[in-house]
Amino acid sequence: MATGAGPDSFVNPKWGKSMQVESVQELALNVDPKAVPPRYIRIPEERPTSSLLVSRDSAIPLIDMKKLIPHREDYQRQQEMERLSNACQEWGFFQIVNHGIPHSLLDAIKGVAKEFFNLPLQEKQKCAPQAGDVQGYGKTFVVAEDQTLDWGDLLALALMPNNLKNLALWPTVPTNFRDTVERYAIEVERVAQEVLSLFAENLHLEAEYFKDKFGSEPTNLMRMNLYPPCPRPDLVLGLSPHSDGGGITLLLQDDQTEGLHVRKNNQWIPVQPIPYALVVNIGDLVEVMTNGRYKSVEHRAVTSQERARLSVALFYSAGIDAEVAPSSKIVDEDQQLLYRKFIHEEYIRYYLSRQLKGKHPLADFAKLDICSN
Ligand SMILES: O=C(O)CCC(=O)C(=O)O
Ligand SMILES: [Fe+2]
Repeated sequence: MATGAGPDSFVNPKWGKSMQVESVQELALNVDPKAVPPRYIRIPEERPTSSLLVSRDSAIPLIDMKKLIPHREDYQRQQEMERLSNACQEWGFFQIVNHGIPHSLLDAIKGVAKEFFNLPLQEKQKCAPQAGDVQGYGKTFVVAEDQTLDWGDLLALALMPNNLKNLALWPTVPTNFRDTVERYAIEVERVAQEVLSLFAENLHLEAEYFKDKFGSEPTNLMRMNLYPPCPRPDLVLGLSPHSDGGGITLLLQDDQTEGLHVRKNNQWIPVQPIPYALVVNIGDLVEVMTNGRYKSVEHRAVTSQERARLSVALFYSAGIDAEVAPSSKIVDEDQQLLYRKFIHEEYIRYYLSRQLKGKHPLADFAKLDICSN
C-alpha cells in the first residue's frame, strides 16, 4: 500500500502485489449479452447457483442501537445485548439501525461513490495505483495471470492513520469527495468504537479493551465496490468468498439491489437491504482477540442482470504495529488457546498477497494445531 508522506518504513511497503486488469464497468458496456469473457467464468462448484444452496429461511440479526444506550439497565437493553452476543457468535454478521449517522451523510457517501464510478475511465484512472500498491482505483487480490476475476471494480483508500493516507490517489472529482469521505470516516469510527465497547461488555472485558488493543493509531480502510450489471450472473461472482482481515467492517449497501451473501451452516444467506442500516461484520482480528468466540464469517457478492450494485465498506482495525493476541481472560475461561499472537502488519502483508479465497488466510497464518487429547 502506498502511503504518501510518513515514516520510512511505511513509504510504499508494497503490501499487496495486485496486477492491473481491465475495468469491468467498461467491459459491461461492450460485452456480448450472451458471452461473459472466460476469465470471469467460475468453475461449476463456485457459481452462485451451485453447490451450497442460497437460503431465504433466515436472515442476519437486526440490532437496534437505540436499545443499547449505555446505563440503560432495563430488560429491553439486556435482551438486545443477548441478541447482539448471539449475532457475534452464531453469525459474525448483523445489521444496525439507529446508529446516529445522519441519513443525509449516508446519501452523500453513496452519491460521491456513484459520481466517481460514473466518470469516464480516463478520469478514474488518475486514481489508479502504481504497481504493487493496493490503494486506488482498480482491483486488489489479483495475483496470478490465470486467476478467475470478480465482476466488479473498486476504489480502495486508507482513511486513517495519516501516514497511510495517500491523497494523491483520492478523486478530485466530484469536488466534495474528500470532505464527504472524511466526515463519514469520523462517524464510522464513532459507531465502530461503540460497537466494540458493547462487544467488550458482552464478553466481560474492560469497556476499553478493544480500543486499547487497537492502539493509539487504529487503521480505517475504505473500499467502494461497484458491481456492474452482468449478462450471466449465474456464471460469475461480484466478489469472491472471503472473510475480512480487519477488526470490524461497517458496510453501507445499495438500497435497491441485493447482492451480499453470508455463509451459515453451509448455505448462503442473502442480506436484505434495509435503507440507512449498516451491515456490521466481525473481522479476523476480532476473531483472534476473542479466541474464536466471535466469528469472522465468509461472505461473497453476487451480481444482477438488470442493475449495477454499489457498496461502501470501511474496515476499522488495529494499528499497523499492534500486537494481536487472544484475550488472556477469555483463554483462561476457554482453557484452550486457539490462535498465536502476531504483529498486525505481518498479517496485512500475508492477507493482501493472496487471492481472496474463503477463510484460509487466518487459519493458515495464526490458527494453532489443537490436539484433541
Ligand atoms: O459488496 C458487498 O456487499 C460486500 C463487500 C465486501 O465484502 C468487502 O468489500 O469486503
Ligand atoms: Fe468483505
